[in-house]
Amino acid sequence: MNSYKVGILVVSDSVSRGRSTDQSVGELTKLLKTDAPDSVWRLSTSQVVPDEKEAIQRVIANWTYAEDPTNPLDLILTTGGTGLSPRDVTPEAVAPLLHKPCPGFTTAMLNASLAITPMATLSRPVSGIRSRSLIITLPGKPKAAVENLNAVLTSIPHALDLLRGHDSRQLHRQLDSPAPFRALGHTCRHGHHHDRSSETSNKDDNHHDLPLPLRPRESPYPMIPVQAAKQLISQHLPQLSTEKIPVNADLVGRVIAQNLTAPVPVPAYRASIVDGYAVHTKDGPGTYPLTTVPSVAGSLVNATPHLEPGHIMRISTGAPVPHGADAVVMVEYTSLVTSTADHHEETTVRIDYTSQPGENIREVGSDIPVGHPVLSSGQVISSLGAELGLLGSLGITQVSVYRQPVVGVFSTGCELITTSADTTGPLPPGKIHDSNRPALIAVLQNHGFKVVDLGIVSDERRDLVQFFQTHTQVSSPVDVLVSTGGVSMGEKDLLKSVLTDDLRATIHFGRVFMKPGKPTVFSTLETGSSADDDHDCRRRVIFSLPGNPVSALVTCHLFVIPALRRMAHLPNPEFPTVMAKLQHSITLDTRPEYHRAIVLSYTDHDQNSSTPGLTVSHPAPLLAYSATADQRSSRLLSFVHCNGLLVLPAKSNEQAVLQPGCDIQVILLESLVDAGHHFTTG
Ligand SMILES: Nc1nc2c(c(=O)[nH]1)N[C@H]1C(S)=C(S)[C@@H](COP(=O)(O)OP(=O)(O)OC[C@H]3O[C@@H](n4cnc5c(N)ncnc54)[C@H](O)[C@@H]3O)O[C@H]1N2
Ligand code: MOO
Ligand SMILES: [Mg+2]
Repeated sequence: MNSYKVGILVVSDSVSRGRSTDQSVGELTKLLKTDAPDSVWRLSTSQVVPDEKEAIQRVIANWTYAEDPTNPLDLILTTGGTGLSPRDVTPEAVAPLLHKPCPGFTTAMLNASLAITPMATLSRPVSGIRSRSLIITLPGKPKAAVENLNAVLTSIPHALDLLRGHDSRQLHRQLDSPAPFRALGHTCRHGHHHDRSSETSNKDDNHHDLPLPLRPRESPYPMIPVQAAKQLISQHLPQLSTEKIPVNADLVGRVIAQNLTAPVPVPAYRASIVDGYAVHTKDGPGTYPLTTVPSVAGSLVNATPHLEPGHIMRISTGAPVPHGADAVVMVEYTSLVTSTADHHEETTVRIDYTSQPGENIREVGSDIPVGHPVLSSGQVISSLGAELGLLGSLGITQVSVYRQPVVGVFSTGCELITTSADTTGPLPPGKIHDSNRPALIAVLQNHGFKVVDLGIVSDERRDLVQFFQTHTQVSSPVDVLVSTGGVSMGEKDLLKSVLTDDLRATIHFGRVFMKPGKPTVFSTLETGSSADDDHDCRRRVIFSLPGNPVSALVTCHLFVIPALRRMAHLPNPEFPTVMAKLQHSITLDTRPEYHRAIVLSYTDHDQNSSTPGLTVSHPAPLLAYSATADQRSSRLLSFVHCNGLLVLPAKSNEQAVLQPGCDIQVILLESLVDAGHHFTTG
């Protein structure tokens, strides 16, 4: 039997503050018989939020970007906040989240309510689909909520079946990307979809056709949590191919894409570990004549010599041990007995040491036997040299590695000028130096990525479209485009509209619930056609970061660098997080904040320590200092000398200020040692 997962969101100031108890969840689950074994309805989750738009949107965004997108909630019911009082904002919160409004449910509920009471005219329900969930807003009063749900209950299973099952491929194709953000295109061989059939439905969203006074005054993009944004990025990154490259210094930092086994043994011959004399252990200590030819590493031209019993052979470290010999005695444990008349050669030597068979001999393959695994797919070639040395010792001259993403960085904005030696002197009025592009290029290059400087593009639609078309052609080498500016609500903030309306890219998110970085946009664009071979069918990744310089840098670290590391198959794509003790109070923002900070280890802070960063012998807490009080997104001074971002929660009724001494999570962007030198506490 089909079953449907239900989530109920209670929107109520009084229930959320504990001034009253919710009854609607109980009444609705009674109607749905969610506990009955023969019922199709299962209550998966329920939550209470105050009558606040962002709180409502946060829960719904979370529920519809569930961890497992293949197993979403089928039905989301909200109760409350649909009336006319100033605090009633549920329809305003839910409507922008809907990818497909379903006014039929709304009409059916209103008709049923109006048949009971004319007061139903005061209710403002909305209904529709977001991703794979049907969302219906019910009134707050339990009785009215039950009446409304009853009015539409019989048609919901059919709607859900259509949504999830019948012709589900087509449905999912349409719903993967919300209507206003949907891409148009084709299906590549490797399954990327971008459906041209939905072309007409995108027309409504061509806001740039609207005269300016009629442009939307609210962003249609929900503010999704940072973790949901990261999940969407990971979900939509393309797989990069592999390539064979020579074994040399350029291999450092690359990720091996094959399992390598030793093609030859190391050592390839029995080699001496010491400088001394090859012996037969059975001969024991005593005085022995030397064979005339010593074994010196690298000097053997022909076959390995043979050592007769009762003889010894001088041998150097790394030289082949003669056949017959089964140990090497170090020169220190021997003494000269006789030499040639000219004193140039030893003729007899006394062995003062009892050797064990095998002593001081590296047998063939004793370091690395043939066929032994040496490097496996996913391992990184480090700068320590060990992996390069290993490959060299095995005579391996080229290896298969994952291709690294090529990143194109550009700035957008008519106010920007490129700073160079020729642009010294006062700036023309209204112009500013483009600081984002050089800063981002430096950051990305220092993380080991190949970066192409794509310059500045104006805020004009025509220029933006032409620029994107050039750099997303199948033949363009750029895998990832990173821009700054033009993503907020200004009349010249055209990036999102250019991406969807002109390029037919798919915007996976258009705002994030964070500070700084709220207007960050992540989209992908498919190029090539299904008729082309796989190589020509490429998915381009586009990060459109906010223009404010600190927002651009913070979002580059939080979103772009982990994504590039993922594409390059590098391990640990995310920056590490640590816990630290906050050293002063911080007032929380209404958005979760990534607060620029300096994190020091105990010894960095210890004025008597001459060696900052040394680990102390007892576990000491890390100390976290806000970089500056003023952390405005335009103020780069707030990021200077920082090595971490404090992960601050949004302000809530319970907590508005973090107190000194509290434990706080920090994303470490730089090593602990690098920050301390420029920072004086107090
Ligand atoms: N009505 C609203 N206005 C704004 C909102 C909002 O939600 N509603 N969000 C604010 C937030 S938060 C941010 S962040 C910014 C993002 O702005 P944009 O991405 O649209 O960027 P621009 O408008 O092009 O520029 C913003 C700011 O940054 C300077 N800038 C831009 N590019 C560079 C560069 N390459 N180098 C140095 N400085 C740059 C630009 O001159 C502006 O001062 O929007 C808020 N507004
Ligand atoms: O989100 Mo914006 O990046 O705070 O200034
Ligand atoms: Mg703007």
